[in-house]
Amino acid sequence: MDTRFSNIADLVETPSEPPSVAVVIDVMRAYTVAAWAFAQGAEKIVLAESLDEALALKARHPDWVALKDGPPAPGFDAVNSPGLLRSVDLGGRTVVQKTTAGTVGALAVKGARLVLCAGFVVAEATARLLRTHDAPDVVFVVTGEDGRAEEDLACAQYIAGRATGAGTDAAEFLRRAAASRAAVELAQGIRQGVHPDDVALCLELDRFPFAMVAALEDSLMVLRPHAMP
Ligand SMILES: O=C(O)[C@H](CS(=O)(=O)O)OP(=O)(O)O
Ligand SMILES: [Mg+2]
Repeated sequence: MDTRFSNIADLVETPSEPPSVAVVIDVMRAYTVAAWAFAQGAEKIVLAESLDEALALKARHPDWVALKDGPPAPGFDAVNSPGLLRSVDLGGRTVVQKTTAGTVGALAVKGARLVLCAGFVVAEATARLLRTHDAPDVVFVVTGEDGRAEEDLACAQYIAGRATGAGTDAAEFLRRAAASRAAVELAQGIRQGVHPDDVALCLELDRFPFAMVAALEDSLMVLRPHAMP
């Protein structure tokens, strides 16, 4: 398996032929939040193109749960925080998620044959799905900070190592993520819509036994859990 690391800014500014397999990484916090949403019972997550689209979908489907990053906002039911979401019962619900980085990354590769969304909480399940898929080449998309986020690159490199069978030890990758700008800003309360446990929750290796697969359904990009027992 050939692995490449791509940054979201390049993908958005210079659209090219979609990769066959893309793994979109957002450790802090979109795909940690998505994994918690599934753990709390959500059936699926619609990745919205814009805040307006998220609100329009919510208006059309009042029972859907609209979630955005940043502070709480009118029309939205939740924020992009694993610490806050873990006490919400989402049994059977559809979540509509719009964030600055993570959701944008998945939408940028929606033409790929297989799109996985990941963070450390689903690292091993994601690596295992890549191994079973036997993809010849995989592009990892680093989403945070215009594709320069250290926590996302560390997670991408870790999953790539696991997927290619290298005996990768997680400790150094988690240490890099823990020292990242996002981790520091979340811990210092510089970013908004934050629970004090968010950084720790984003660094929980293999918290969940499922990968997360995004695919187009009726022109919407929909994320679903994919059990990897
Ligand atoms: O909610 C997040 O962690 C970020 C937005 S910010 O950097 O905190 O303002 O969005 P994400 O797309 O999950 O990286
Ligand atoms: Mg991020």
